[in-house]
Amino acid sequence: MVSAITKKPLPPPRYAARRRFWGPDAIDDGLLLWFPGPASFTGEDVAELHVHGGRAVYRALADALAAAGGRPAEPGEFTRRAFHNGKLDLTQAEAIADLVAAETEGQRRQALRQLDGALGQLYEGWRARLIAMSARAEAAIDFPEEDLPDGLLAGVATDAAVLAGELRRHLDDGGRGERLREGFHVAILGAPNAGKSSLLNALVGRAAAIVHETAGTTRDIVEAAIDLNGWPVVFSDTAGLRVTADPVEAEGVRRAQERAGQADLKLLIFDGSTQAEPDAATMVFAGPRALLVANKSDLGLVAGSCSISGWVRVSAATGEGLGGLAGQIAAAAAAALDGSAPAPTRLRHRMAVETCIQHLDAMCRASLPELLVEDLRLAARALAAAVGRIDIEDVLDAVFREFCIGK
Ligand SMILES: Nc1nc2c(ncn2[C@@H]2O[C@H](COP(=O)(O)OP(=O)(O)OP(=O)(O)O)[C@@H](O)[C@H]2O)c(=O)[nH]1
Ligand SMILES: [K+]
Ligand SMILES: [Mg+2]
Repeated sequence: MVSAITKKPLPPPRYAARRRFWGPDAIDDGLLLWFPGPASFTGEDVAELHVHGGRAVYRALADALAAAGGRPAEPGEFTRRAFHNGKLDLTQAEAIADLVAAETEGQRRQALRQLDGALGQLYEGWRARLIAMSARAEAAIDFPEEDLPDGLLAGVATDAAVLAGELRRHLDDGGRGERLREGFHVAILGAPNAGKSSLLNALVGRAAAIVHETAGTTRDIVEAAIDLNGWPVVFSDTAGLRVTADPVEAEGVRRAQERAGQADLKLLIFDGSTQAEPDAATMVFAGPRALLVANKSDLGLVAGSCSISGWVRVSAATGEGLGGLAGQIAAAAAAALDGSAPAPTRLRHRMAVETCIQHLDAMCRASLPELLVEDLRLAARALAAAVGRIDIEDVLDAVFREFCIGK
């Protein structure tokens, strides 16, 4: 197909050669790279054409390739072929989508680790242990009752319980992997006119939310995402917390409270020029994952603010203290998101590991060796699905749908 549009033989593998590309007439002058399978990304023969990216060039080239028997690739088709040809497991294929979508250093590092196979190898290692346990349990079934080696089945049950503990620790990471993909969520909460929207705008460096001297300005939640020292942080500005007869504002307050419950970190803001601490409606959200922020320091803070430990003094208007506040938020994000052990990065991984744990728990309760072997088989199967070894067609469609064309 490629020779048909270059009218020349293929260049040596993996060397860039200058070529003229032909349709009914000359289309463009560019570079051709030839990657014969199986030593290519997809495992199949792949040619890469580097051309000038104009619309007319693309259309003429697509027509010429179609005339030679080609068709445009589906989104993620190259990665899907690489997966089918055993070049990648499913977690690595997902990592390619994550790498393309990565916006911060933390996301990039996590995606690259997963692409290197860290998560897939962890699951494969666990699966290998399950298969070894099944083999031991099967051996026990084959022994006649009286010759059963002492403790053989008990040993399998102990190993299964140890493995279930490792799986639980893998899941019990506060959703680190998913949050690194999706962002560390910080809710900005406080009384009307505390300066929440002003603070949001100052932190993200743009006028994301409307600021006004009228109390009760913000109703809908306004989200803005930034890269904070390499960590993806999503701020939510919310309606001022107060009791109100206005049904629209009341709905805003309800949404603010709901968002507070979902946040990884809460900024509890108050107007430090008139108050020594936040109102009671805001203080209900105080706790280990909340920071007290006294705003409007440019107007001078009222006496007594300092009595609250761990508070931050800022001015959204002048920028005073914002660097320190951003540093504390980044530190909280790093504490929640950083880690060296591979973490589940998708709900799909989490569900597979949960299924595996359920079968291991069932195994520990099983009385007959035959049932025990079946539970081990199902546990191993859940991990096989996680790396895409089995059961996969509809999962694959869901995974590759999120890719862009050309990947
Ligand atoms: N002097 C001074 N004024 C501020 C500061 N931050 C906010 N303001 C003013 O305070 C008023 C309210 O600010 P907003 O950011 O709208 O307050 P909010 O908390 O979002 O208010 P609601 O959305 O109504 O709950 C505006 O007039 C701001 O200009 C500050 O640091 N210093
Ligand atoms: K306001
Ligand atoms: Mg506001």
